[in-house]
Order: sequence, then C-alpha cells, then structure tokens
Amino acid sequence: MSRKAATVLRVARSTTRLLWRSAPRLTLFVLLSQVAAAAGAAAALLLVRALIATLVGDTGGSGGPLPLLLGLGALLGSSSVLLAVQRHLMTLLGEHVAMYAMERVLDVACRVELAAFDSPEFHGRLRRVQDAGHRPIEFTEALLSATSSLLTGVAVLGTLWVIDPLLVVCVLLSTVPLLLAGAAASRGMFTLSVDLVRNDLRRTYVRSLMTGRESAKEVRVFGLASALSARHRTLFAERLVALRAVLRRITWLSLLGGVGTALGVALGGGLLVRSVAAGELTVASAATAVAALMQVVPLLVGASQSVAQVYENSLFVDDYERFCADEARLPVAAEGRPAPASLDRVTVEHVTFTYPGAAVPALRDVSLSVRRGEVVALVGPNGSGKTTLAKLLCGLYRPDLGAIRWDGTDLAELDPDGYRARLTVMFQDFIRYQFTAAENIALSTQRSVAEAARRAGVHDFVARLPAGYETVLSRELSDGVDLSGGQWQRIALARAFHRDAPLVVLDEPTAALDAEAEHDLFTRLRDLYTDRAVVLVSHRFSTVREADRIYVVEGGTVTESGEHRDLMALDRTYARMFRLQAAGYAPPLRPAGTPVASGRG
Ligand SMILES: Nc1ncnc2c1ncn2[C@@H]1O[C@H](COP(=O)(O)OP(=O)(O)OP(=O)(O)O)[C@@H](O)[C@H]1O
Repeated sequence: MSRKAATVLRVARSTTRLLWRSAPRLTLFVLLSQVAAAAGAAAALLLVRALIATLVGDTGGSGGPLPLLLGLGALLGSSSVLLAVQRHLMTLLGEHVAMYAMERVLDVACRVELAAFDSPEFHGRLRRVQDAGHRPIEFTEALLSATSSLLTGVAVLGTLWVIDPLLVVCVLLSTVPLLLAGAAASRGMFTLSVDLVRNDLRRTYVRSLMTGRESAKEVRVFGLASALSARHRTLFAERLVALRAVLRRITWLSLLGGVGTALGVALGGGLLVRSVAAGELTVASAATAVAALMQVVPLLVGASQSVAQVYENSLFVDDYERFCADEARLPVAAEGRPAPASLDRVTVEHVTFTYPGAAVPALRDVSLSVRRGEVVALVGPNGSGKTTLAKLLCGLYRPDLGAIRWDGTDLAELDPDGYRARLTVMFQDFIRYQFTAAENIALSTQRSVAEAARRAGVHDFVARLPAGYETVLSRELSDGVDLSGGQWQRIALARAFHRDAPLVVLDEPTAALDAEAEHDLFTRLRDLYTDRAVVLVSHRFSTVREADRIYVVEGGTVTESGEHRDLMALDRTYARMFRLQAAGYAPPLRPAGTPVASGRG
C-alpha cells in the first residue's frame, strides 16, 4: 500500500474515533442521513424505472403512473429537505469535533514540560494543530463526496464497459494525471503551512502589539505604529512570495493533469471512431458511449478533486494526531511516587542546568538547602540565575546534572503534579488573570480567599471594589476595574498565600509594593510561614538581611553563602552590594564648609 493511502486510512480511523468521541449521537444521525440519502437515490431510480415501464405499458399490473409520479415528487422533495438537514448536522458536528480537537491540544499544552515552551518548533506545531480543528470534518466531507462521485462514476463506467472495456481503461488512465497533480498540490499546501508557521506566529505577534491593551501605551508614546505596520507588511509580503510559488506550481501541475486527461479522453474518442469505421460498433452505441464519456469525465474530475481534498486534510489531521501522541508521551504524566505531604528539608545538590538551545549553562554546580522553619534568600546581579533556580525548585525544569531532593528523594522520582501541589510560588512575572478578584486568588478551588487576601494586605482594598471579590479585574473582557502594579502584586501574593504548602518560593514578591507594605510583609513573613521552608529571591537587601541563610548567585554559581553578619564580614560581593544599596538611603554628604542647619530658626 502506498504511503499516501496508508496515511488516508490511518486518518480515516482516527477521524471516525474523533467524530464518535466528540458527538456520538450527532455522528450517528449524520451516518443515518447518509444512508437515507443513498436509499432515497436508489428508490428514485427504482421509481423512474417503474414509471418508464408503466408509460411503455410494461407494468405487470401496477396502479398507473400517478402514484409513481407522486412518490417520485415526494422523494425529490424529501431529498432536498434531507440535504438541508445533512448540512445542519455536519455544521454542528464540525463545531463539536473542532472543540474536541482543541480540548486535546489544550490538554497537551498544559501538560508538556515547560522546556517545550522554549522551543520555537513546539510553538510552530502548537499553532498548526490549533488551526487544524476544522480539518477532521473537512476530511469527512471530502471523503463522503469522493465516495459518492466514485460510486456514480463506477455506474457510468459500467455502461462504457458494456460498449468497449478499452474505453474504461482510457477513462481510468485519464484520471491518473489528475490524481497525481491533486496529490502534489495537497502536499504543496501542507508543506507551505509548515514553512509559513513561523511567519504566521510573527505576524500574529506584531498584530497583537498593534491591537493589544498592554502594548497600546508604548505604541503611542514611542510612535511604534508605522514601524510595526511596516514589519507586518514585510512578513505578509514574505508569505505572499511563498504562497505564489506554491500556487504557480499547483497551476502547472493542474495544467499537466488536464492535458493528461484530455489525451486519455481523445484516445477513447479515437477508439470509438475506429470501432465505428471498422463496423464493430453501431452509431447508436457510439453515441451512448460519447454521452457516457461526457458524463463520466466531469464526475471523475470532481472525484479527483475530492480525493485531493481527502489527502490534503489527511496530512493535517495526521500532523495533529502525531502532535497529540508525541507531546502526550513527554515525561509529564503522573509517573513516580507522590511527594510526601510534609517537608523537612529541600536540598539542591551540584545542579547544572542549560536552557534548551542556550549556549551556556544558566546554573553551574549549584548547591543549597532550606529546612522547615527557615527563610533562605537568593541574591545576585541581573541574569545570574536566581529565577532559574526558583523554576527548578518548582520542578518546572529538570537539572542536566546533580539533583534536587525533597527529604532525600530526587524530584525526578516524584510525580511532578503531586510535587508541585506541595509548593506555592509567586513568580516575578506573575499573571494578571482577567477574571474576578476571587478567581485571581484561587481559580481552581472554592476555598475562602479572604484569609489569603488579608495576609497579603489586600482584603480591605478588594472588599471596597464595586462588586468586592466578584469584581472582574479587566477592562478588556468586561466593564470591570484595572489595578495598580502594587495592587496586582498583592493579589498575586494572596494567590501564593492561599495554598497551604510546606515549600514556599517567592521571586521578587515586593518589587512593586510601597515601602510600608514591603516592611509589613517581611516583618510578618516568619509568622506567616512558621513551619514552612521559604526561598526568597530579592534585590532588596534591607529585607534579605533577616534571612537565616543568604546565597549569592553570580554567573550561574553560588559564590557566597551564610548569614548577613558572615557575608558582611567576608566583605565580598554581598557586602559591596549591601553597602551600595544602603548608601542610596544615607543622608547626602554635605559639601565641605557647608554650615549644619541648626533647625532652631
Ligand atoms: N527560557 C530561557 N531560555 C534561555 N535562556 C534563559 C531563559 N530564561 C532565562 N534565561 C537566561 O538565563 C540566565 C539567568 O536568568 P534568570 O532569569 O535566572 O536570572 P535572574 O538572576 O533571576 O535575573 P533577574 O535578577 O534579572 O531577575 C540569563 O542569562 C537569561 O538570559
């Protein structure tokens, strides 16, 4: 079996499964309507035959032409109703299948390792399969249409076979170039969509900058509109160039296919003329054969187009199925043991980690530990690896070398979802969900959110919003409210506080908080998290000095560690950075000779 046929068969099976799983009753109705349509067509043929028999007086005792005519009329009427019902059912089924297909993609997207999101290839595939939701139903429609054209074609070919089997051979040969051209065109369109996916992603991104609320401010202040539209036009022009090249090839292929078909038909015509001239065929038979040829050729052209559609859609559905199968196989399923509910100590042991595709490791031979009841701080310059370490602690990436252990057990041996459920985190780039305030604090549970909001110091503020915790925090999706940067950060903190977990990771939790709120949070941090292990990433030395242990991360490695006093005594990077920041708050130095204000007037 050719590879193309194997793909189509595989996709026919997977599409049937998709249809059935997405909407079993609708699928059944569609099938029944197809059977009814076929039965109606057969009944119409029988009625026509009976009518002709009645009209030529060869009735065998039936009740005259009127009931037959009425029956035929009723059949024709009901067939047009059936057609409308079929369209209705197919539209609904298409929506169900697209929804089901999308749900599978979303499921995979939420389960894959975070590393996948660092790969442009993954984003390309994700985009392609998201766009392929309509393909299963189009595959089904094309398959039905090809089958019905082929069945009708076979019936007409039967007439030709009776007149001269060679004519059938000519007709079949004439469809081969069309089929080949169609298959090449289908592959061309599929390859084009693969090649253009990066371009599509970039265009979508540029468009989102030009239309998004987040970017609207900068686009206006920095006057980015014309630069962005130029970029959009360039990307569109690149797309057009690629599209034109493929369309040109497809047109040439269709032309060659058409010439092949014309030659096949001409050969059939030549055969007819020769047979008539040789007296092997009556003029009446030759006329019937010409009529059949005239009928069968457009039928087969239509069938070839449908077959090409079947093939094109099968390539997209196959791609989609491979994505679901491949990505689902990534090691993220609930394998491994569940993490213990309690925690005594998390240790990072000689961990080295390089982001996918990065040239240098983001972390090199990093070791640290945090115990229950301890607050451990990570400090260091921008880009030194603090957030990366936080992400590894959250089990979002796996170390290349070394291990992270939860009470001695390597995280690699634990079920990742179960492990993540044992920790809570506030990321530096936390998400501002355009949902209600309550949902921003706890989307996945119904547990009371007020206590967490109180801890984050945001309860009073939220309670004063127009609809309190039910206020939607969006001006884009509803007539809700937007918050200030600090208010958003407190909401994100409340989200972290809402989960009762033994490991707490806070990455720059106070960057946008006012001085009072920051001070308040840090003085309460220990009370909030007695009995928890807290890892705190911060650039604010005034807050990290209280930590039980401070790790200084520089260039992906831990260069110093200890308590504030020890690190100050060491007088290296920490002490230098601490003094630098403290100097910013020191009173300005007086130029020499300036009198000191007495303050007594
Ligand atoms: N997804 C990624 N893919 C590739 N490289 C990355 C990725 N995320 C971060 N990096 C790189 O890893 C290094 C460490 O980044 P990280 O975000 O951990 O720094 P950081 O210490 O938290 O910095 P900051 O203080 O600015 O938040 C940087 O060089 C950064 O460019």
